[in-house]
Amino acid sequence: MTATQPENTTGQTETSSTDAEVIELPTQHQGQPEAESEVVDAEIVDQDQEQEQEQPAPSTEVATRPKTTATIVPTSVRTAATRASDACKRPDRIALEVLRHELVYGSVGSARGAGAVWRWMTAAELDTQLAVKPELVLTTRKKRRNVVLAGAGTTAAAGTAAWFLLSPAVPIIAILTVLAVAGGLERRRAALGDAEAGHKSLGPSPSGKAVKKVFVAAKLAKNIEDLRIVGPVARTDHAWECTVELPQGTTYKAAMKRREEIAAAIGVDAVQVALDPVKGHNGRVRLWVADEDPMQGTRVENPLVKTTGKVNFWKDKLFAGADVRGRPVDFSMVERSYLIGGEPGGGKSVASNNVLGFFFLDPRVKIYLADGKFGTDLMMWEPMAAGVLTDQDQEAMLDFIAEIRIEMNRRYALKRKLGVQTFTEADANKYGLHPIVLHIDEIQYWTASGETKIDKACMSAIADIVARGRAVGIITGVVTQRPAAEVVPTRLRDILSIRWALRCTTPDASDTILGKGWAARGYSAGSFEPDQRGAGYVLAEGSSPVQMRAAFIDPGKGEIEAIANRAYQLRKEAGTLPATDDRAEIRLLSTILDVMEHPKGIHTKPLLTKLAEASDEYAGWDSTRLAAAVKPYGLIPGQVEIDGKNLNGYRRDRVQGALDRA
Ligand SMILES: Nc1ncnc2c1ncn2[C@@H]1O[C@H](COP(=O)(O)OP(=O)(O)OP(=O)(O)O)[C@@H](O)[C@H]1O
Repeated sequence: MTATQPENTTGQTETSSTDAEVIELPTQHQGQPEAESEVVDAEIVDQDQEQEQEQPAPSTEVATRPKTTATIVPTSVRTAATRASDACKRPDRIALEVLRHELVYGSVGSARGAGAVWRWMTAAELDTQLAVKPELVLTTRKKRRNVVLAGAGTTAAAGTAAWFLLSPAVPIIAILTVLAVAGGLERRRAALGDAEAGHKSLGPSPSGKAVKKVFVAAKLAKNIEDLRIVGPVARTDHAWECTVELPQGTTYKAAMKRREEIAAAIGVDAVQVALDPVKGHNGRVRLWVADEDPMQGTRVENPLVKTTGKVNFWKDKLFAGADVRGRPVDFSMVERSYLIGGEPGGGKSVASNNVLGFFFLDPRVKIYLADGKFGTDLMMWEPMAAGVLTDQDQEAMLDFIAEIRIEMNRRYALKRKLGVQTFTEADANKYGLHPIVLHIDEIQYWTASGETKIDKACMSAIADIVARGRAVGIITGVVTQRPAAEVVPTRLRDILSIRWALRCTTPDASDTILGKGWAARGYSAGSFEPDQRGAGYVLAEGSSPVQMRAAFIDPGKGEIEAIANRAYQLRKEAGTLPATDDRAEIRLLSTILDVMEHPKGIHTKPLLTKLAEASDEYAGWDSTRLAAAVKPYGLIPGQVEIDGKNLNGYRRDRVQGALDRA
């Protein structure tokens, strides 16, 4: 035994035994410096207990290991050695234990192994496919049977040969070894028991009975006899599916509400489970269960990345992503409006880029952009936009919308004159009524700033454009990271026809986007996990939201830039780039900002040199010519102090202001 040797109160240490297990005893140090105590691999001992046993009074005597035998041996090794030495004293027990292991655990383990081989040989996992793919199942069974028979034959022949040619001990030892290994595995399985097995998943190819049990566990039926599996449980790509007839009077909607419970009973995540109605029978449900989480893994690619050429707004569908089964989720944008919402990082910018890429690639579509963050998210698209709201004054939104409203009213007048209900592509081409898109990111900047009066005014103006614009080719899209009633009130949400809810923090937030009641019916973007980026529900065409993953146009791979460049080229060829881009004054003011290296501004003399270098357009310009060119935009040169020199020049903020005004 080992010891800890605290110095006793008198400073003396006595050795009592060479082999006693020693516990650290309480000492009173009375101010003396503590002697260095050595712990040699001490076992954990319940100090209180030991003290109780050593009643009446704690002794200050401690046992120490003689220095000559102070070998450090790990506790585990010593425990094993002690057990082994104890066991050796009872060989009868060892024999009994070995016998029990071989006979009981070995036989059970071997039987379990044989069962597994049998199931493999008979291709049990393909049983449900027998009705649909009999040839595949029978061929697989035949192949596997041959493999098993060949293996068994070879083993038997080898065993017999060894028995006669070598010694009977060889096959006997082999059999005992197999039993020993099988027994070991079985013991382990028994020891772990349910703790490891847990509530097992149904696996990739469950039986009809197992599926029925799921519905009972999810409280959609009392007994499995109340349910019917219509057709086989079949495997499709990376999933299994089947049609379940619910107990009489139970509807598809009731099953949908219990999707989470169904997933739990199957032993998978809710996102892996899709329930679809069956046309013509409201009491049946098509159950689809993915092997893996379809909201993760390889991204969904937007075809716009690979295709060349332009989009036709009137004929093409906007590709938003893929549903859990990998089927495209796309919809026409004719006479539509959209709302994209979700918590930060949920994938709103990614979703918006799918939408904007689609619009910009039709060179006829005019797009107005407003970003409540006034950040860089929309920068790629801005040079092609018909209007970009840069003025951070909230009221500027009203002017921004007013411009579109004028056009809306003109279109309504034209519509009356022409006597048409809706404009077609032909009308649009003939009368110049090409689609107009107003895309407002972070709408809460204008609708929920807290300035009630202006918030209300912006909300009314936006709602008016959404409601009346639809019929005259004006599409409004709003995006928010704060899906709350004050940001997107019901009256606005209800008239936005496409609602795209990305991951939200709560079912209520999800309902703010999709509409009241959807979360309770099992459609909640609040159920997504943070690592399921781009996962969401889209309510567009059809009566129920579709769970899907947004396509990802990867900015890291330059894909957004490539699409934006293509759109720019298309617009250039079509002559639909915004006039601003080609206006001389815009070019000039932008070039001044480009060549301005100092954050404060630039002196006139170096500016003239740099302008001439930047473009032939400005070659030979002098200060008077430059001043005259920028004067109409309120830009007047003045004294600017740069690096200690106070000379005539242009201040950066003033040039920027002039550019905004221009
Ligand atoms: N559909 C998707 N597929 C794959 N990854 C995605 C998808 N959507 C988003 N992501 C990943 O999540 C990141 C955040 O997405 P995104 O910037 O669109 O979120 P956000 O909601 O706009 O956030 P914020 O409100 O902070 O701007 C992306 O950079 C991307 O890595």
